Amino acid sequence: MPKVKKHKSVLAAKQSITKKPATSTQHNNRKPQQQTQQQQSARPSKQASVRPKAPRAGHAAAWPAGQWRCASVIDQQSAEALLRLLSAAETRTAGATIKSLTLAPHIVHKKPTYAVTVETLKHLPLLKAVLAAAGLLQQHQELLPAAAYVLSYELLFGQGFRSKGPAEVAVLAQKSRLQESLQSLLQHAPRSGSSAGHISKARGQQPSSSKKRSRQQSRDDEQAAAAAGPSSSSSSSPRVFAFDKDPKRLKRLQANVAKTGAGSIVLPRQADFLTLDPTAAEFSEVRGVILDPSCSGSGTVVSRMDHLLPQAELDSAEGPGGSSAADAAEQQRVEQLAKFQEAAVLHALKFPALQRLVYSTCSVHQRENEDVVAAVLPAAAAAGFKLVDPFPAWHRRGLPVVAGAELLVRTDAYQDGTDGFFVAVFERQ
Ligand SMILES: C[S@@+](CC[C@H](N)C(=O)[O-])C[C@H]1O[C@@H](n2cnc3c(N)ncnc32)[C@H](O)[C@@H]1O
Repeated sequence: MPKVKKHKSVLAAKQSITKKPATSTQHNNRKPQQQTQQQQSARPSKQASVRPKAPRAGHAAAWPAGQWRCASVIDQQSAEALLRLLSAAETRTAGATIKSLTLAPHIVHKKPTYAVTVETLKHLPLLKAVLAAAGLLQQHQELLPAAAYVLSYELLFGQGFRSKGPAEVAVLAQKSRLQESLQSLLQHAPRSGSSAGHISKARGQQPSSSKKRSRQQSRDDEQAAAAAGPSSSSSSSPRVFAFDKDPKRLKRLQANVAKTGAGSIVLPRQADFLTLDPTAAEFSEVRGVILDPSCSGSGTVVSRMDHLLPQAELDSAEGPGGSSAADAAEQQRVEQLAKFQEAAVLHALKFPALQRLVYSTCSVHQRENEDVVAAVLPAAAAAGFKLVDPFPAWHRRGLPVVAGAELLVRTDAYQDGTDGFFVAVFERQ
């Protein structure tokens, strides 16, 4: 049975507020969990049958009338932030960012509100599935999904409820069903696959394994599952060469290979892929290459939120000069990564028996995705390769900036319930 532990980063953030009182003059002397919003809570309207529409992003946070508010200020303000974010994602409206919503002046406890909002978002696919299985939203028209997500996050992974209003009471009444659905989803979630992929992703983000992470740690974790490298098969014994130039990553790779029992097939090796000789005899039968090279990680949900970690407040305090310098540095980093990615694809095309090359990133930047494909297409075509569609049933395609964009696969972190990533497949014709 997967063990569900309380989430440490949120606990830490919540605990920190008792050491550092909030700056709001209004709430300075009260602990946040002692503040209830029941006085502001609209009581359930028994007649309500149509759920009010969420406010449009960019508008003042208006909690729809008649909808239950969360009893704790932190949960309520997190739910309001979530409402705006989900609404913005749904309508593709710009303007609402996690940063602007959770660090806004009216937010009483910015750090814990940020933490609860981010953690709820990270667990969203799982929370949606759990709530659907328990039928909670169908039972209570007064319970807005944004509030249900935050409260079920708090109940299942967070600190639970110290104050209770009608929303908490409704969620608590279904506690056992929610816990059972969670355990069942975690036990039955496939390790890979498309439609349920977000559930297995969410399992990777379970509190038991989560910790407060730096930007780099987050990327490291993101990169820990397998390795880039050519795969090979001969008629008698299929083999996968798995290369990583980083010794630490190689160790993780070896551990993962051992864990999955693939030791007889996968051959981890520390090597710089760019300096391998594709014409070496040992690679003469390499027919497939999966390239998952270093990338900006801009598609990962964690990295999309990292800029909101507390130090971001200091960064933004540096003013516009500070942030544009950071932007320029990031742009330069992406450019360097893209150059490396192009070189890696071009190098992979040199394996003499190669039939299929998969190029993937967990980036949402055009420069690392479609632009890399555009840069390598002439060489790929000259070697007899064409783009092919790896996932015809998938709806989101490459940006229309390169020939064959309709054969490229993209995912959107908010719209698709996954991290943002990109896949291109070349096949020799
Ligand atoms: C995005 S990660 C992918 C790792 C693995 N596929 C995964 O899913 O966890 C990129 C990996 O490429 C490795 N890498 C970067 N440049 C390399 C090179 N020139 N040769 C071999 N590996 C390299 C990095 O060390 C990193 O572990």
